[in-house]
Amino acid sequence: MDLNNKDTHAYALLHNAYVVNHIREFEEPLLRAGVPLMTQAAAAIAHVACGVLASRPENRPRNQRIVVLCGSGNNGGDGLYAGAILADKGFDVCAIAVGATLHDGGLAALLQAGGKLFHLCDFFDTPDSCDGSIEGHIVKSTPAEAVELVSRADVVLDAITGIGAQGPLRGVAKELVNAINHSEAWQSCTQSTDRAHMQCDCTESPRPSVIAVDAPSGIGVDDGSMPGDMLAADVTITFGALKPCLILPPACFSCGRIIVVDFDFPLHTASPVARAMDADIARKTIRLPQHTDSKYSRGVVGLITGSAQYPGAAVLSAEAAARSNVGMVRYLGPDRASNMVLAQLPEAVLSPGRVQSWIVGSGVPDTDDAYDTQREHIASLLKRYTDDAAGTDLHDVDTVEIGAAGNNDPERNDIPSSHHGSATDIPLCVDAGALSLLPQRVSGRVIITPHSGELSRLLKRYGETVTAQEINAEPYRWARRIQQFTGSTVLLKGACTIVVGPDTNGDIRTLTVDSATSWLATAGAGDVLAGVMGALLAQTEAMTDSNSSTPISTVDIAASAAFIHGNAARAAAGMRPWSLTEHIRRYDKNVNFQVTQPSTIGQPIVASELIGSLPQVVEALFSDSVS
Ligand SMILES: NC(=O)C1=CN([C@@H]2O[C@H](COP(=O)(O)OP(=O)(O)OC[C@H]3O[C@@H](n4cnc5c(N)ncnc54)[C@H](O)[C@@H]3O)[C@@H](O)[C@H]2O)[C@@H](O)CC1
Ligand SMILES: [K+]
Repeated sequence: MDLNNKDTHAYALLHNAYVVNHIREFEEPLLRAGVPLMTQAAAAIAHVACGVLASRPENRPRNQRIVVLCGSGNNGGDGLYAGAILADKGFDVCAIAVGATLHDGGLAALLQAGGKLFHLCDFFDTPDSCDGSIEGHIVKSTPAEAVELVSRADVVLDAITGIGAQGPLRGVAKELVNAINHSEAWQSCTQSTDRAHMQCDCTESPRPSVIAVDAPSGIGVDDGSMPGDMLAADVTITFGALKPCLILPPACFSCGRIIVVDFDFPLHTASPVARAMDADIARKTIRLPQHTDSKYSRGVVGLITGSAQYPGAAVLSAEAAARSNVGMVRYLGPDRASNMVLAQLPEAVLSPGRVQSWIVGSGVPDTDDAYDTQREHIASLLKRYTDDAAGTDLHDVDTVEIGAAGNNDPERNDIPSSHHGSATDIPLCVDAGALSLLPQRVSGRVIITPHSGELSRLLKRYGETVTAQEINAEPYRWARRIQQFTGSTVLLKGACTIVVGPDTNGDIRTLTVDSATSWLATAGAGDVLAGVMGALLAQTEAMTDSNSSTPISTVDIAASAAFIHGNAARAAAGMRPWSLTEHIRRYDKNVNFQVTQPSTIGQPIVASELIGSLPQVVEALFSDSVS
């Protein structure tokens, strides 16, 4: 689909996240030209705040309390002007200043509209413009009083820091946010972030609703880290463009629903640092069967998964691949695992032959402590994927090193001719136990799928000592680092999965996939993901063979597998499909930040149940019923 400029901008607005330096470059010419961005921002915040207030169960129009937490910069200015608009509408508005100064114009507007200011700083500097008419409207307060004010509010605007944040919150801001998080009102609903992440309606929370202005204060705006205290938001209203923290884990879990105010920034002039995955990308990786098809032309997946120790992984990966729209699955493994695969999936072919994708390692031990034939086969295959092995003939790999029985499939030559090339032409996914066999440098056609524990072990081989917890705190940083070390396409698993690798031009592209549900944290889920990955790799290869469609990057294919996997889990758990447009919206006068159809919270699942949902997710992608 060719997008015109307007569509490209609208797409970028909801998907692409830009670092602070780019945001500053975007806004600078507009500010120079006198465009009143702060006024526009404030009007949007006030409008969204009214919507949030109206959606709260104890709806008491015109009596509702709004507290604005204000820092000294322009983020605080946005909050103060929004507070002024709300006070003008008759709401009970007060601001709490965490610094020694405030945005002059914003404070004057708030006080003029009848709002009050409480400040926590002994040497608060009252602006000259506010002297005189404001007797009793500027009050020195204590942190305990401020927490009390916040707890009794209906809506809190978090306008402490935005894109000017430097490191973790400090001083009074840190103290106040910490005290709010430990207050009774917040402690009584500690699960609300998890519920919101499940796209379950959480507006019934007894604590005040939190609207973050531009970004929740205290998070790493450019890298999605959470270096210290911060206030989790129910809604984040952001200006001009998405900031990386809004889509990168772990910060993205504390942003709530996201509303983007369009300032007509020239987004096409800069490269986003990360993009939010959606169904449109996944849809491109699914190949519609054609009347000329044979089982070979629809894609053949080769699996070296499962082991004597973990035979179940063979079944899960093989069945997931077979259910994700391919013509055939070849399974290579020890007798017990092979028998189990055949019992569950009589369609599986156990003889070696040509394939269009390889999945290796799921359910394979990760050390050579005990001899394991799977590790030996995988090591032979992976040798062909080192940078200096390009040009190795695939035929050798199939028949000599992998297949015990030789290549005796009479129909194997039906595989399209492009796959009679070198071994490295065939995309390969290295999962679980095979990660310890990964060559030092590979091509971007090799996907690696570690979770944080596996990544910690892999990084050690490249001289980086970092724990799984440290990786979970900064997953984007470490996913990029291992991508740079290995040259591969990296899929770092998590509640929000990060995929980093070269695009079809060789430029590094990052996608974040947020479709998973926390119910997915269950044994065997990774084996199912590997199977889906194999199926997508094989069918996109088949697509490239059968028509001249634009090549799809390995990054997009890997992210699509995670997207489909997440939605299959949601379906299995009884939840409705994940939808980007529900999570991230463009601001307009009619913006509705509420869930249109509240989802159920879902139910526990086991990994094998995902497999049954895969065909329906594929069907939904074909029929455009997910977005
Ligand atoms: N991007 C845009 O086009 C627009 C930006 N606007 C607003 O302006 C904001 C940026 O304003 P600024 O550049 O003034 O920066 P901020 O207001 O985001 O942050 C600067 C203030 O925060 C304090 N601060 C920084 N790090 C801190 C920490 N770790 N702990 C405690 N205090 C800390 C600084 O001392 C300073 O007072 C945006 O986030 C947005 O809200 C809007 O007015 C509209 C237009
Ligand atoms: K903020």
